[in-house]
Amino acid sequence: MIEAWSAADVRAAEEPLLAAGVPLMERASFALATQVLRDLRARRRSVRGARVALLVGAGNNGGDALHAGAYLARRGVAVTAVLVAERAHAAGLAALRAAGGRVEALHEAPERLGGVAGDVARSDVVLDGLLGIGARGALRGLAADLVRVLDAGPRPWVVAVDLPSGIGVDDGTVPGPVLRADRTVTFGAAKPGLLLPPAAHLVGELTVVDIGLALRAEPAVRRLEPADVGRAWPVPGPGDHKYTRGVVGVVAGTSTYPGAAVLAASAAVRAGAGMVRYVGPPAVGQAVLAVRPEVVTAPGRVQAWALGSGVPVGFGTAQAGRDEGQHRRARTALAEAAGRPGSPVERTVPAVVDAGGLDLLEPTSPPWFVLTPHAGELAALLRRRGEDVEREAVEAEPVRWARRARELTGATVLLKGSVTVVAGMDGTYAQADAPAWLATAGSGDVLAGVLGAMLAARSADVVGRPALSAEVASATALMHGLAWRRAGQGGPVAALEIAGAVPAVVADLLPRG
Ligand SMILES: NC(=O)C1=CN([C@@H]2O[C@H](COP(=O)(O)OP(=O)(O)OC[C@H]3O[C@@H](n4cnc5c(N)ncnc54)[C@H](OP(=O)(O)O)[C@@H]3O)[C@@H](O)[C@H]2O)[C@@H](O)CC1
Ligand SMILES: [K+]
Repeated sequence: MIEAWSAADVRAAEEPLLAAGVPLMERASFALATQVLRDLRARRRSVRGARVALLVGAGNNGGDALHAGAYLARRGVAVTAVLVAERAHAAGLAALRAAGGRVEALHEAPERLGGVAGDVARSDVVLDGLLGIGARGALRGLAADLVRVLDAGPRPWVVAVDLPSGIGVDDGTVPGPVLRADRTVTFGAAKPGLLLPPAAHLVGELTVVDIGLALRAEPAVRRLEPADVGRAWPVPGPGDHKYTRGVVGVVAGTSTYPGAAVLAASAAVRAGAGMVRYVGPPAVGQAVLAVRPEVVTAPGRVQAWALGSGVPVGFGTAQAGRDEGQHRRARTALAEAAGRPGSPVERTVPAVVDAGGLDLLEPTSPPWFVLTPHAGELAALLRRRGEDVEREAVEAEPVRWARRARELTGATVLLKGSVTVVAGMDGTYAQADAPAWLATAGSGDVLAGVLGAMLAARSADVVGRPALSAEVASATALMHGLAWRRAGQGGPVAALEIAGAVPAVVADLLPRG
């Protein structure tokens, strides 16, 4: 798992060490230089004579870049520091000069911007040390101009120092120009903005360097890695049977959209549900059975619901494909799963609420409901609860709006995207496992089915400890991305094939022995 702490938490952890004279910047810059040497070796035969440009802002982030540059210069690298602010880290600057590095004071001759940017672009590696955790708002002034010019030209290999300069450190926003990095070397701990969209797309490969910080606060954002999913995946024991492994009730599809039912039910079967019950129009049930004869269409108890995929609701106008019967079934399932008065207590179970199901929610839901909107659906759900927000605003600040939807609905919110954000009761997860290829029709139905199976297997745990919903949802997002990778080998994949790849991915991930 990668855990990220806010800028304030990182500073609080640094303080006592700095007061005790622990050389944090030396540790950080040495690790940075070592990584740059590795990158140089991988990209050209010899380190000697390689060209490295440092983009240096006014603060300690620039200090890290300058100290790393001094180290590289002593290894025979031709290092040029480009200063964009009146101030620059004095000790770092002295160290670079002493090591034979060159200094280009761009702030003293801003008219040279074009020429300097051209030189920077021809470097083997560029270190972005313009801004770190001291960033406030969008990159300003000459730093912003330089990044704009570099962005428009040919791209050198960019290593971001601590973080790509100008991203929202704690919220992952991109308020202005940011130089996209091929690698980010971050110090002490990851920062939330490195994991959260849209900034996460500018980070490249993330390397977290341990500089000895003891972070005591809860992480602000977490990202699960494949090994975490392997440990969390429900594995049946000798005493298990189909009911203890979890029955998933699928309320999906209509006669206009039968495919969603086939996909969600197939995914639940392939993810290892003890049993899958399909609840819906008989003709759609037949379509499901034709693909997955394991599915049962008789009514009965379930340990989790996956509902809403391919069940259009819509407001105001007569929506094509409306099916009042499916609405009623989904509403009944939602009421029972939430434990509404009058429902049998044993029917209080987790639920995945997808697509049209989002329109059928009561004003508040329990945290063991996982809503799975994409940005447009989340905006619509928020608007129905009084927020003035469009899809574009959700895309610009996904974590803010996912958290807001969690507050307003009470449910766990999984906001789908190429980085999926999960806002849960005890924290936020960000999974970057879904390539753009995954944004195909039906891919979300598969996610709902897999998540239904996961929640059914851990039904009592999730209702008893609802904070678990977010972790289970994140593990499912990761699994979904891995299944795509497996099925598509890097190319396009049909949604049903993603479901088909789940068993092999699970087998790979389970701990051996
Ligand atoms: N503490 C340590 O020992 C360690 C720290 N470490 C390193 O230090 C980094 C944090 O350093 P930092 O606190 O000096 O802040 P940093 O991000 O470099 O810049 C602040 C400067 O930028 C300016 N500025 C602000 N916003 C701006 C904008 N939008 N556009 C343009 N300028 C803007 C701001 O100016 P002001 O707004 O105050 O006028 C101020 O001058 C951290 O990320 C890590 O790399 C590691 O070495 C580990 C040990
Ligand atoms: K930086």
